[in-house]
Amino acid sequence: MNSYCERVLHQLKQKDASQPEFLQAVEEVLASVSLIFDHHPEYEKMAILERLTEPERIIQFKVPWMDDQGQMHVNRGYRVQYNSVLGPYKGGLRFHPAVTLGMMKFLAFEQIFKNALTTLPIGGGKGGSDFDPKGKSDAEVMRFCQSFMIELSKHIGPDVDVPAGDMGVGAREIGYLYGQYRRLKGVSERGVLTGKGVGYGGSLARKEATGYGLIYFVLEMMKAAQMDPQGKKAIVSGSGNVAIYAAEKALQNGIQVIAMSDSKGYIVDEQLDLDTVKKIKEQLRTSLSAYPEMAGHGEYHEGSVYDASLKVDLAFPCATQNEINKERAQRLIDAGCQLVAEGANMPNDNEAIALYRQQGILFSPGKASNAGGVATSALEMSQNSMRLAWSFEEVDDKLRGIMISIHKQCQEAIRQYQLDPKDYVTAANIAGVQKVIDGMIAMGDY
Ligand SMILES: NC(=O)C1=CN([C@@H]2O[C@H](COP(=O)(O)OP(=O)(O)OC[C@H]3O[C@@H](n4cnc5c(N)ncnc54)[C@H](OP(=O)(O)O)[C@@H]3O)[C@@H](O)[C@H]2O)C=CC1
Ligand SMILES: O=C(O)CCC(=O)C(=O)O
Repeated sequence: MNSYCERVLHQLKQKDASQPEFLQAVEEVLASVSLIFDHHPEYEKMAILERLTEPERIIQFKVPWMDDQGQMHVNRGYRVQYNSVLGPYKGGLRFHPAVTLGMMKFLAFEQIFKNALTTLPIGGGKGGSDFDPKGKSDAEVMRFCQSFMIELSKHIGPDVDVPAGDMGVGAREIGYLYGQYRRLKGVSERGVLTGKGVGYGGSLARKEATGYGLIYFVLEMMKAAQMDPQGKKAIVSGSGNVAIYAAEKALQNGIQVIAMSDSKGYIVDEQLDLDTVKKIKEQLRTSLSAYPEMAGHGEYHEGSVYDASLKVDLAFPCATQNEINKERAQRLIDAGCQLVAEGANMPNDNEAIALYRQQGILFSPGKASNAGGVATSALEMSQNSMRLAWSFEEVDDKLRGIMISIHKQCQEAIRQYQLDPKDYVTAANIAGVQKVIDGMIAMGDY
């Protein structure tokens, strides 16, 4: 790592020692973009890295809410407005009991460069709460969302900061949040949130976009590596929004998805019935353990799908951060896996990524391969501003074009910096980071 990058990382490790996910995300980026700083020693005097790694603003607030039994609870809410050089802060909201400020900072930091890769005018942000929507009634989720929005509404707006969903925040939560925003601020600002229902300003294909986009990107990777998707076997970990639509697009392209998972266990089924998975997760909101009986075939096991040594060619981690460590990565490689593409944010730790590189496994980082969700959110913002609603095909075509363009940007960085053709990590980081640096420099001492 370049000495300037090392110094800034060292300073952050001292200042933010209690934020391991944030430090992990910064380390991954700085290790990759050393080349930029080798080419531009003048950036050190301009404190480019210090400006890039310090969030513009962090908002933390209390979220009091009442459960159905009349008991009051208090959760912690966050919005990290990390970098607005390229446009309004843009990024999801995560409701999960493990949420901390460090997690929000890692997600917001990643979001800056992912959003830059989309080439759309959006800066990077992220927010959420340690509230757990699991096991709560709709009324409890609604009261929580309303209380959360009372504070959040003071800091967002269609040209300022535009949140969307992430883990634990789907169409139901976005609906409640949007309803409360309208009550507080009036009815005119449709573009204040994305991922809305299509009946009230949402975009067709936003629900599918992250998962579909992942597979569009993977098809480009496979084309460049002269791999045929037909008949390849895959694990898609997770069974939430990203995983379900990644599995759907993979199946449509002849990839055989043989396993999916959730936070408790995983299913293995050579004849995967995705409709049953959708029913379990989107309607019943329950565990995948119900799958074998409902589908009439397949097996359910407790634990991580990455401990099962399943024989697959491809792995699409679409659940959560740090699902795959070095041991699990080695297990995937030993079982014949040739390509790993991230649908989730940072599902592989840095040691797992290093192993893929050493062993010549094609690997794509989430900031490149899962950018389709936020890109389609930006398309939703455009439709809201124009008071138009594009057809599913129009949005899907634009999404595919954006994923192809992100792949091209990676290929261009590989060519320009003479990188290993499989090094999508360095390529995506260089392409994303350079855009933000150029914007910062153009704006003076921003
Ligand atoms: N939604 C989007 O548009 C985008 C999401 N992402 C990222 O994709 C990932 C998934 O998000 P999304 O699909 O929206 O979230 P969802 O909440 O819809 O789904 C999350 C899935 O991950 C599973 N899961 C949660 N924790 C664990 C764990 N510790 N081990 C294994 N599985 C786990 C959940 O299981 P269970 O059902 O049991 O809770 C669920 O199946 C996240 O990293 C998110 O940041 C990235 C880009 C855009
Ligand atoms: O659609 C969005 O604005 C955010 C999506 C998201 O949270 C992500 O890309 O990680």
